[in-house]
Amino acid sequence: MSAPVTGQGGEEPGETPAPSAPAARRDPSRRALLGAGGAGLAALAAGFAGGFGAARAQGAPPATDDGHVVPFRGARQAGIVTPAQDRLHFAAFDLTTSSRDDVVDLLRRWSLAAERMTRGLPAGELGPVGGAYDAPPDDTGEAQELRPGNLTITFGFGPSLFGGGDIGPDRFGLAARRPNALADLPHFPGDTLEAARCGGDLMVQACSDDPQIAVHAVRNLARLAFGTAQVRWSQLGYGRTSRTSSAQATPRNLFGFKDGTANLLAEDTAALDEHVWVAPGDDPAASWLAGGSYLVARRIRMTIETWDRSSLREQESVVGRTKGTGAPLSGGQEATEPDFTRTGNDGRPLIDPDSHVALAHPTANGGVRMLRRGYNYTDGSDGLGRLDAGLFFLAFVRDPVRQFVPMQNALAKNDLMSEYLRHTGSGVWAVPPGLADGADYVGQALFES
Ligand SMILES: C=CC1=C(C)c2cc3[nH]c(cc4nc(cc5[nH]c(cc1n2)c(C)c5CCC(=O)O)C(CCC(=O)O)=C4C)c(C)c3C=C
Ligand SMILES: [Fe+2]
Repeated sequence: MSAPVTGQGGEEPGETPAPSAPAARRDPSRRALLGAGGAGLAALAAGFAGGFGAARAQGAPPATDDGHVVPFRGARQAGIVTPAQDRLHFAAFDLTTSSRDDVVDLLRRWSLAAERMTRGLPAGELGPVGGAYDAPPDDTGEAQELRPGNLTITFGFGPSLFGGGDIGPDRFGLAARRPNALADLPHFPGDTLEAARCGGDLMVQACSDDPQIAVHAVRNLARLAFGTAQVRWSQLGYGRTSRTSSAQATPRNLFGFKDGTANLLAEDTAALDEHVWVAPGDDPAASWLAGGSYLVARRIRMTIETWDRSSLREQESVVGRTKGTGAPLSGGQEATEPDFTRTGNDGRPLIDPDSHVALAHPTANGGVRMLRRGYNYTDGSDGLGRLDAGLFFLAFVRDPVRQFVPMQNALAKNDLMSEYLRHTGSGVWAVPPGLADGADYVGQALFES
């Protein structure tokens, strides 16, 4: 965990007011600084501009370490090509309102809070201890003294937000704007999905270097949603299972294999344009999504105990790469392209055609690729003493119907790895583009253009 710098919204280190003192009397300078509405944020921004030392000198509460801040605003949402952080709190929400205005209001408040939290500020302007003594604080407080932690918060819209056709009622007048490619994923062979871990009108992916920061972010967004939306399901992840930048080392999944070797990387902008970003002409009904993407999530339980009793030969054959270096079984180094035609002394291919790598490779999928950004998860054990652990698969794609669905069908039917996997959760969300400067909330073009 990061070393404490200063509070995210509480007192400066060492400052301990009397527990019963009203907040206004405790910290007048801070309340004056924070003020109400945009003025408070502007004052804080001025504090940042003056640097960490200047902000402290003015008594400004949050000190951020800019080296650990990922900007919330930009042409794309953060948390897609951002170098994958190590911790995840993912949450899918169901809207409990039938009012379109309520949805817009929630997205406004979420966007404001998300921008603040990614800068290391409390979710609300008053912070965990700066508000009225007889009201709930506007930040829950567990991220005080923590750095921004490279927090990214990425928002998405599920098929059920739009409704229409087989998908469900058009609750918010959005059915005509639902992208063609945004529909519930089909049933795949072997799926053992739990309804309570599937779908959701809205999606929030919070990633950070620090688990407490990611959890704090989702918790505060859930608090803000009270009366408008509620968490449908959520997933914690630790240990990224992909690299999304050439500067990152390839991590390992819970099978002990390097994962993310052949992933799309932030530096390969041409490949991202081809496989990740929705282009302006992709879907005339959903021009609001241009510059965005789609996120597919699959909670995939790995039968760890069975895997751990299988031989190294079996494990490498299943994956198609070596467990040590991650090189393809056809030879070379980790970065060497697999040669699926190369045979061994017995005349059989060195990489089994039913191995995971052979079936997921672009050559077996009409050139399809995806930006994988998944996490290991361990949710304790089941009643039989087996770990409930696996991979929370997350992938950003330009078109889930053309990219994820055929690949997952092929894997579900033939992948040798399937024997060791159980898909227990699932969802797909349209991920709108990022907030331009001056824009008010994520997804504004969906509701207003
Ligand atoms: C439908 C898409 C995919 C699912 C679901 C999936 C699950 C899954 N994968 C691993 C482990 C590895 N996957 C690797 C490569 C790889 N996997 C997919 C897609 C899905 N994986 C792709 C597109 C690729 C890249 C193929 C290529 O271009 O060569 C690898 C090899 C290393 C690497 O390139 O990342 C491993 C290992 C697990 C354990 C898992 C489900 C739990
Ligand atoms: Fe894979």
